[in-house]
Amino acid sequence: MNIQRILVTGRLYAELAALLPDKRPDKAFRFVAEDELQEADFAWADAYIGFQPAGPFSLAHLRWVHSLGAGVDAFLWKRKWKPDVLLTRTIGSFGEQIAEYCLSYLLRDAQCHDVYAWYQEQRQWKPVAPKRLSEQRMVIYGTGEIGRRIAETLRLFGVSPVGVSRSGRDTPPFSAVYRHDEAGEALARADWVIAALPLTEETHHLFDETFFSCLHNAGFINVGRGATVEEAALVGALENRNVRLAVLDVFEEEPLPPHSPLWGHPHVIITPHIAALTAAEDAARSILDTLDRIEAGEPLANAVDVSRQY
Ligand SMILES: O=CC(=O)O
Repeated sequence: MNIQRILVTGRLYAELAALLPDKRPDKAFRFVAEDELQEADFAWADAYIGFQPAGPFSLAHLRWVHSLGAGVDAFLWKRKWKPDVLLTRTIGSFGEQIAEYCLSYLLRDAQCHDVYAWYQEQRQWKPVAPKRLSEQRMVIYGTGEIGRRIAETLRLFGVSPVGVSRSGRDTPPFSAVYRHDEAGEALARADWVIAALPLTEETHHLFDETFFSCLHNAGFINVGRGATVEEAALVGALENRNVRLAVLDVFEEEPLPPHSPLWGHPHVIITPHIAALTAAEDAARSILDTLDRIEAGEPLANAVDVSRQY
């Protein structure tokens, strides 16, 4: 495939302007802020790099589109995609970042940080035994690169994580992998469920009332996509203690609207979609590697299967 004119936008466009042209002086680049993009930029380009499509501009005439994020729902969810436009995504340190994010909240809970912060304020000396991670049962939804990295990290702490995937195929380092419809028993025993799923037709509102009713006082972490969760069902599950604590980095509507009941809930921790951020250096490496492989006709580990939507 012949790529000559590459249009780059999104929050990293200025940093990428300092990283890409020197490495590929044979290509023409345009770096444009998203709100300054014009029809003429799209007419000029044969490739587009950004976090999402921009405004009303069509991507259907391009040869290659590269997502600066790991998730590609911004390009595919409820949108038509022309199958002959190659869609790739950034491969970077997302798994490592998300694993650290999850670990930080798992340890905060196990080591009773919030309890001790409260006792300290009260000047109270009250021992409460920390829990051991190795004694907790953890279920991870999503056995791709990110889910596996979370599982590998938890294994270092003696956890035997169970995975849930579309196929239910055994995948190291999970001690077992189930399909969603087979996961009931694992969910009933789970101390934590970690959701690391892309948004697709199949995962939209997968975490609904039926799902939450399988849990018994479990923690729930969502680092995938907000629309995999039916938020009203989660609020109900927090009320009746199917879920004792929810750690949420992603939401159906972002930014989370001020009137959302999640903001003020005493058993919800909210972060603003920061569990994994694309760094400019990671993005540049992934773009250059993908471009080299496209030109050499080599297999692409980061090509999106548009029919599966991830
Ligand atoms: O959510 C973040 C990403 O898709 O990279």
